[in-house]
Amino acid sequence: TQSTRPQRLLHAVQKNATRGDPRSVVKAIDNFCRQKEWAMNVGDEKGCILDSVVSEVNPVTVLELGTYCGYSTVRIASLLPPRAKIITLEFNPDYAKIARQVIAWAGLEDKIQVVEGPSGEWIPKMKEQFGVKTFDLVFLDHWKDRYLPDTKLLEDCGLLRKGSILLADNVICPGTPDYLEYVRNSPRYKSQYFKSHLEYTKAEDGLEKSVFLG
Ligand SMILES: O=C(NC/C=C/[C@H]1O[C@@H](Sc2ccncc2)[C@H](O)[C@@H]1O)c1cc([N+](=O)[O-])cc(O)c1O
Ligand SMILES: [Mg+2]
Repeated sequence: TQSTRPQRLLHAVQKNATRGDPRSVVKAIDNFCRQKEWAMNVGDEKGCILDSVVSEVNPVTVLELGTYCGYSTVRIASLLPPRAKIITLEFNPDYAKIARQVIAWAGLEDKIQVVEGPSGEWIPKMKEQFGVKTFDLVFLDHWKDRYLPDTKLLEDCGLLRKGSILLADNVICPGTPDYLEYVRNSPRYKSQYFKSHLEYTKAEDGLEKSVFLG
């Protein structure tokens, strides 16, 4: 039977990356997406912006919405301090299965928890299920029409604290207009746009970094 793109991406990692070396996993995926098949990873250009925000925030608790194949999960986790953890929510079980193998190849299983199911159901359970108090950093990269409702849900569930950072992918392409309008106009956020390009292309895209003011 025909393989899927995530399966081919995983094979490229297992073929070209060194086990236990997260940066080689990131490199192998970027090479696969540039040379063989485009895939919706945050990519190397926006990935550098992601790296700088993660390094600046130095988060202990991270939430990622939208794991896909685990590219940004590995990229973030490779920069976390020793006891820090990332919880990543993925709706599609096939993607979650691939992501777990990519994460294992990078040797980052101890820092990453892949949770399967819709963010709308899991966010209200974060405190009781995972003992999370608040998130220092949230990376939004899932369905674009879920960015705003999930942000409001995070607020309502008390999962954001003064200084929590939201970092959103694709605010230009495919675009998240309602989310952008909210974080740029709400008195509860201080927002900043990092202009870049859609992964592996010349089209404009960017990341929006928003600090929750409490
Ligand atoms: O559509 C995009 N991303 C949607 C991603 C969705 C990912 O998150 C879950 S959905 C979910 C739902 C609820 N809770 C957790 C995960 C899907 O199973 C997928 O793994 C996208 C598209 C383009 N593009 O160029 O078209 C570029 C990008 O960078 C993108 O991120
Ligand atoms: Mg994206």
